Amino acid sequence: MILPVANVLTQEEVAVMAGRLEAGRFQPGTATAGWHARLVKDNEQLRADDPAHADLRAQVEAAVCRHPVAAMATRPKRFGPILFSRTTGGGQYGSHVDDALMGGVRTDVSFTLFLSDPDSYEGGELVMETTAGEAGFKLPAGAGLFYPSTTLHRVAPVTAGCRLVAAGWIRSFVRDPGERELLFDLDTARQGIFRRDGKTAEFDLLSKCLSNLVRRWAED
Ligand SMILES: O=C(O)CCC(=O)C(=O)O
Ligand SMILES: [Fe+2]
Repeated sequence: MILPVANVLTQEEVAVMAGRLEAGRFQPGTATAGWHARLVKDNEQLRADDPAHADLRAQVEAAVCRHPVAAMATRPKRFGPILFSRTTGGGQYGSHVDDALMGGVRTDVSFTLFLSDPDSYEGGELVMETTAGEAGFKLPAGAGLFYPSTTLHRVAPVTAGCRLVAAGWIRSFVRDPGERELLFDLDTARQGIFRRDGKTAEFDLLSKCLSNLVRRWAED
């Protein structure tokens, strides 16, 4: 499931983050890419030892966990690295797959939180390369794209302006993307039934199925 989610960060949070990134110290993005991704990575990242980094990281993690749709789609157990990337002047990130382990954390879900107004830069789509074809995403500031870390993807060249994002990785309680999607669909349907009819016997049965599937599939 490749899932765009609106308003993971509030506009206020985006503005504060962008301000802190503007004052931050950046380094070439090649420092944090695996050996093959490094060949195609042309952007910059906030240095992990920048005073703002720990705070910004905590804010991103909290935002993903508190957002009902993002949390339901990803079921975070632990976060891997969170990178704050800046791409300008034709920079891009060519086709790659993310490392399976990052900072000792298995990567099940990759995500990008968009921090720049899409009208403020040209290009810079995050392109998913699937067997069904390609899909490019350039989401409003504050929105996130969540996708299985098993997916080939790239960032198109930024031909004008500046693209700021937070890119992160999640180890999920549910490793398999198909199982995560099934739980997401079931929970979405269950909540719809609750909103329409209240806590009916059907709602209780769907809740039982959901809980028991999580028990089957979750690694705690
Ligand atoms: O900048 C993005 O949207 C994605 C970055 C990415 O693919 C990565 O850091 O591995
Ligand atoms: Fe990536």
